[in-house]
Amino acid sequence: MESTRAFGVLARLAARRVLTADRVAAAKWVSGRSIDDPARERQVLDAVDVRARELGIDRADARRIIGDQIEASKLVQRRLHEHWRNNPREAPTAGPDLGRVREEISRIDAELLTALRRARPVPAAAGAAGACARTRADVAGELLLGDPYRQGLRRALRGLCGTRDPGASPDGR
Ligand SMILES: O=C(O)C(=O)C[C@]1(C(=O)O)C=C[C@@H](O)C=C1
Repeated sequence: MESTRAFGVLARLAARRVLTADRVAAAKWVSGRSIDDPARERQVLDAVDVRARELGIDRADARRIIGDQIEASKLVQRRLHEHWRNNPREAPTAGPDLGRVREEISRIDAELLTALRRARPVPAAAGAAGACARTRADVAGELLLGDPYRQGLRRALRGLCGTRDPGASPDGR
């Protein structure tokens, strides 16, 4: 697969995962659960280990890439909670079932790792910052991503792009 196209597949999956963050944030807002859930993160990363072994891809790479997705989700969730704290009338009053959203996240993670195997060695190839930024902008445009999802996507693709974006703050803004 041509490398830019393969990177596009990865970027679209990352965007789909970022877009689940509003439902996760709503479920947590309504239930009062904290955004950080280390036990769930361990579960997600354990599943990554299993899947990486099955696919024959590097476990550390896989963990790093999915770790980026987790950080991106938290970035978006924090932004949404901050917005809802400042604008209580816009805050959700009913949240979706977190378990269902997690099932969707797990499916996307599995797809991401499969795409990662197909795309290799794309992360390095696409690491050319310009190509990465173009694909990211294309995907954000296609999916009509506004803030904070755009920042989330940027954070999600940090490792895949093989760069730290110049000018990005530590949390990916
Ligand atoms: O499942 C959750 O509770 C989420 O918030 C999602 C997620 C993830 O991206 O997988 C992100 C943050 C949590 O610490 C655990 C997992």
